[in-house]
Amino acid sequence: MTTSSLLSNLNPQQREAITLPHQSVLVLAGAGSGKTRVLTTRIVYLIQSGQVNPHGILAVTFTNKAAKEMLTRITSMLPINPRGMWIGTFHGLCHRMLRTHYQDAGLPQAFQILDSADQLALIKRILKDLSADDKKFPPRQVQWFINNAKESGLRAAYVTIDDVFSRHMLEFYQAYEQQCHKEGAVDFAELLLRCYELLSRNEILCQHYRERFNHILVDEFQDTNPLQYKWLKLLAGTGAKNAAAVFVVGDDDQSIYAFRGAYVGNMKDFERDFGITKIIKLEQNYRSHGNILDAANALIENNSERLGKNLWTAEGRGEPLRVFNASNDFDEAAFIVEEVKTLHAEGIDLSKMALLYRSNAQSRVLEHSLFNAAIPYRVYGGMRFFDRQEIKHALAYLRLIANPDDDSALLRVINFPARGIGSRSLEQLQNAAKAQGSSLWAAALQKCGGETAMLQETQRPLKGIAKFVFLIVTMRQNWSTLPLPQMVEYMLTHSELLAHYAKERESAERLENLNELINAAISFVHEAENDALAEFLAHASLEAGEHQAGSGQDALQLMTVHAAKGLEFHTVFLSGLEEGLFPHENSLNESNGVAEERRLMYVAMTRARRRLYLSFTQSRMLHGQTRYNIASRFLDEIPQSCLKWLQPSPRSMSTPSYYSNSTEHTATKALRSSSSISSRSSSNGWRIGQIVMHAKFGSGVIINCEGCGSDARVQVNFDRVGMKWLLLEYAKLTTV
Ligand SMILES: Nc1ncnc2c1ncn2[C@@H]1O[C@H](COP(=O)(O)OP(=O)(O)OP(=O)(O)O)[C@@H](O)[C@H]1O
Ligand SMILES: [Mg+2]
Repeated sequence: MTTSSLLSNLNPQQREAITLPHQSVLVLAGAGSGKTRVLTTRIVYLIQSGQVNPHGILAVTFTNKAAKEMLTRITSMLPINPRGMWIGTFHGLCHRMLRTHYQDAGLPQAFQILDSADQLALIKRILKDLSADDKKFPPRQVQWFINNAKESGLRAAYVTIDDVFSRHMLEFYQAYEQQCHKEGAVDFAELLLRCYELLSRNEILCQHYRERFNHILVDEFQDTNPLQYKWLKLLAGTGAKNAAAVFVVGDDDQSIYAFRGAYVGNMKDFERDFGITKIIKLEQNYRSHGNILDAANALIENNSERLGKNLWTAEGRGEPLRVFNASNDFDEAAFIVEEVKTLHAEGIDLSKMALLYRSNAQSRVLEHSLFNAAIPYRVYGGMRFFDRQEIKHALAYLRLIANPDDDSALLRVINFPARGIGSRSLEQLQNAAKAQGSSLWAAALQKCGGETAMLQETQRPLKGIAKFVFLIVTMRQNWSTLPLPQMVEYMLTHSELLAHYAKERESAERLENLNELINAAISFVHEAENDALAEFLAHASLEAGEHQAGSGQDALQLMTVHAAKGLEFHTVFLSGLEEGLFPHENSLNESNGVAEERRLMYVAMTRARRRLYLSFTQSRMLHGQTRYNIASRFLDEIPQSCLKWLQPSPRSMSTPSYYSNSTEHTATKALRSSSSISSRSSSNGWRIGQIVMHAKFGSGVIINCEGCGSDARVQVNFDRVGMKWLLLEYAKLTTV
């Protein structure tokens, strides 16, 4: 691709940003103005014009998915090998650096990444070891304390305490640090902190990377936290002769991670610290039609303390935003299902439509309705593939193969599948490890007479811990000879995980997932550069739910608003626009809480290119309770001229009053999800919606009535056995 074709179709401000000489720059611009596109194009431009070779680029994206997309776009424009380029998330890039310099960073070669669930499990174990009361010191709070300290760059030794409570917290933090050190485990915050320390303490290494990364580019800069910012500053070498040119793009109106420590003030700091003389503003939005943009602009104007931007579109006004007032969450879901079906029939791919929600808990009802309507969908950021129980078990075996000193992994699978190791033997093992200050693995190995003895063990049948030790020793031995996919397969068989799940009832999905792990390994080996197993394990911890079985299928996209950042869709359904849900009730008591929710709303609305639906419900079942809602204040902040209020459909008007009962019958709930509800139909005195009891099938809800006299039939959705048609004459139903 020539430079002129690279720059054609871009507006003058975009072109200017892309072609600026070697200097640090801030591009401050609203949603959909082409920030990400400009950043990607600048990388191509710099390489193509010979100003830097691919090795000299470091680019930070917010998700792994974004990194992949960026790489794909770059390699489609330039014939280069993407492996030499450092494009990834802060975590991913720090991990790569630590892998390369593990010794300098004081880590074992096979260090493992703890994702946040692993971290929480480890904290729970530590609290138990220290006999701490987990009511007084909830593990999640301890986790927050530790991560917060790390994200502020503070090791336990430097944390200042001012009360008894934090003294305890600090004690847990210390114990946690020691345990991580012993196991060779690194949590997410540690990746950054450790990498920052590595560079700040090792002048030569730091110089090396400064020389190398001549251009650093950061997307979604508004959401970086102080430690990430310090890391960037250190790596760029502000003020140094060989300082990198740092190109950051961001939008203060889309800062949505303050709760996780992101600090939008970084933008001001950046101007000061990097001596920014030029701020480029992009004002043309290429994503959304006029009504969507006007609505989003009007909404965000309700926030004060904005840096201020204009955003316009050359596109027409397009359609108005459609607002749907549902009587309850099931009606909302039924409405969305109908609209998705219609749009799909009109030729819009499901994958071009997104269903967004503020809180993960909302997805259950939506999923239920989509499932019933047989609409393929994919949930992002929900239960990650790598977080499923069976996958966690399999990964624990792989982790032990890479590093048997990983106590967390060992505890997870030492007796899974069951091999007769009781809690007493486990306790003894833990005591032995404690006494000799070693890992559990070292203690187990010692108990069995060491590795060599184990390998010679071929005769007698082994039991309990010896059986486990033998398994891991042999798997470790075979690991060096097998490629990753075969090794995963070997592990699944020899650990007896496959056999175990094959025996379990209703485990088809688990077995499918385990097989999918082999597929994941196959597709992964193509990406791995060095140690495939280590990189695969890191990938499993770091990826954010992008690996899904059957991900090639066209499917509706479901995700939280947070997860939708940076993405765009033809149509967006934004559900649950209710006070307390969006804005979230937790935000109402915090200073600037509503402002952050409003930015989140702005992000959500600006994902839509052509069509945007906004829906809210009068009542909603959430966390086991029915809530009675009023519409979100954000709806009032959008000019009426942008909106089209859809009349609630007749079916949602017919909602019987017993729906508001919070101790709702489960079958009633199932009924609510069926869109064919009408309380008018009746047969021989029975009516739809009525809860009934059948001698054999138990309780259920009538969802259909037909015929009369001796022909009268009803369809009942039973709690236990599902749908059944019954002739009333014989069914002998009773009311509940
Ligand atoms: N000059 C242009 N001509 C045509 N389309 C463009 C132009 N610039 C950007 N676009 C398109 O506009 C859309 C939005 O661009 P992009 O995603 O880069 O915006 P962004 O500023 O990063 O948005 P966000 O703030 O949501 O991350 C993309 O589809 C992009 O390809
Ligand atoms: Mg972007």
